[in-house]
Amino acid sequence: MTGEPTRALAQGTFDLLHPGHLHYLEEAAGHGDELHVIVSRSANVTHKPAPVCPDRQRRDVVAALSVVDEAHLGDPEDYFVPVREIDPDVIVLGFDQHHDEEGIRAALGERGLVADVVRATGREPRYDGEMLSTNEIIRKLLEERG
Ligand SMILES: Cc1cc2nc3c(=O)[nH]c(=O)nc-3n(C[C@H](O)[C@H](O)[C@H](O)COP(=O)(O)O)c2cc1C
Ligand SMILES: Nc1ncnc2c1ncn2[C@@H]1O[C@H](COP(=O)(O)OP(=O)(O)OP(=O)(O)O)[C@@H](O)[C@H]1O
Repeated sequence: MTGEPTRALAQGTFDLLHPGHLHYLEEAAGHGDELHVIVSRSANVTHKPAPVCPDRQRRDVVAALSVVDEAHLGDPEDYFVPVREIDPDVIVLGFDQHHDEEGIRAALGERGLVADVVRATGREPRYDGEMLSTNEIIRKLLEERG
């Protein structure tokens, strides 16, 4: 008898996709049978410049990746609303995301949610000039086309 498929959850801004995003999503997918992704609302991206692409566009592009089973736009206010709906077995944090594992575990526990929390690895450039950050792409764009 086979059980329910396990769900891994990734999350992030995903503005102007690059191979660092693909590395993260592929690694996150390895933690479960299905990969769900929460795409952050622009209004909640406060720790860096707001994304260039609109919320819906960022969600649609992530949803089209073959490694992704479902992409969900985040809740405008309560990060745990989509987490409760998706009901992941494991939450995979990006290598440089400011969220800390212990804080998320505590927040899950307070809400009666059960999920492992793990941290993904980072990807270094594999060839000269490979761009692995949205900010870097935008900086180059402004330098060369601005
Ligand atoms: C478990 C979890 C759930 C999240 N849920 C939401 C959400 O519902 N809405 C949202 O706007 N951002 C949500 N976020 C935050 C973003 O997806 C993202 O982590 C944040 O905007 C920082 O973006 P960056 O790490 O891509 O720079 C969540 C983050 C985590 C760790
Ligand atoms: N080079 C990379 N290697 C591994 N994971 C990455 C890499 N770049 C981004 N990610 C992961 O992808 C997810 C979404 O990242 P985000 O959209 O913030 O991209 P970013 O390119 O790092 O943005 P910015 O350059 O504006 O900080 C995060 O979990 C992040 O850790």
